[in-house]
Amino acid sequence: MVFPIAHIHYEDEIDESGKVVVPDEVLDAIKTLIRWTGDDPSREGLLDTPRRVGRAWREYCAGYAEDPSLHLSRTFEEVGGYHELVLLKDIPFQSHCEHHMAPIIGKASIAYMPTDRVVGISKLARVLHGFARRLQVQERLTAEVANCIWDNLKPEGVAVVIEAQHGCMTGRGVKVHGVNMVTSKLLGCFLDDTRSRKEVMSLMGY
Ligand SMILES: Nc1nc2c(ncn2[C@@H]2O[C@H](COP(=O)(O)OP(=O)(O)OP(=O)(O)O)[C@@H](O)[C@H]2O)c(=O)[nH]1
Ligand SMILES: [Zn+2]
Repeated sequence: MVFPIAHIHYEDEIDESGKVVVPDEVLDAIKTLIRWTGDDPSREGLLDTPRRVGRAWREYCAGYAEDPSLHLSRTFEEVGGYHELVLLKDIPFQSHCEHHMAPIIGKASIAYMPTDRVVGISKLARVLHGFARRLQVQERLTAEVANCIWDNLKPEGVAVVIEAQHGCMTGRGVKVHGVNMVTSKLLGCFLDDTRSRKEVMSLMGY
């Protein structure tokens, strides 16, 4: 399978059970990491772990194999004269931070003010997941989702607010629990017009 994507090109081999074949160099790297943590990669319980971890990371980072803007290519013009904002609220997502490769778990609210066409609402969540399934910082994730909608739907406004907890702050390092990082990216009318901004923020619950 060849994935044409923005950043890299890679090819996965698929085994007879339909699973991705994890290359030897990846298996070796994960074995080395297990050894470095203090365990023995040759003990029975860990024998298949490098393969599972390799496949898991293929899934966590599946966003590199897609161009999220393609989800926005199909639009509908029949909206019965609806020209108000559309909001998809509290979409759960998982990502991984690019500094520690630790999980980022949170929710995103994505709104846009359509001009003459709307997109299937599930596509906003697909765009979010396409960018989230990469190594990220929350600020860039927020901006990438907003810019993608802005560039492809050419709406009057876009607002993206992301609230997430970072595993690298809870499970290690400073070890503070229950802290949410909140980021927002506002474009067009949500940036320029106070009334629109207040409306979207209030509908999002902020
Ligand atoms: N701005 C921002 N910072 C992040 C994000 N994810 C993780 N970080 C932070 O990235 C920083 C990396 O700091 P470094 O000093 O290079 O790494 P470190 O020694 O592991 O830092 P500590 O986490 O403080 O132990 C940490 O402060 C993390 O909390 C993110 O999405 N956005
Ligand atoms: Zn981190």
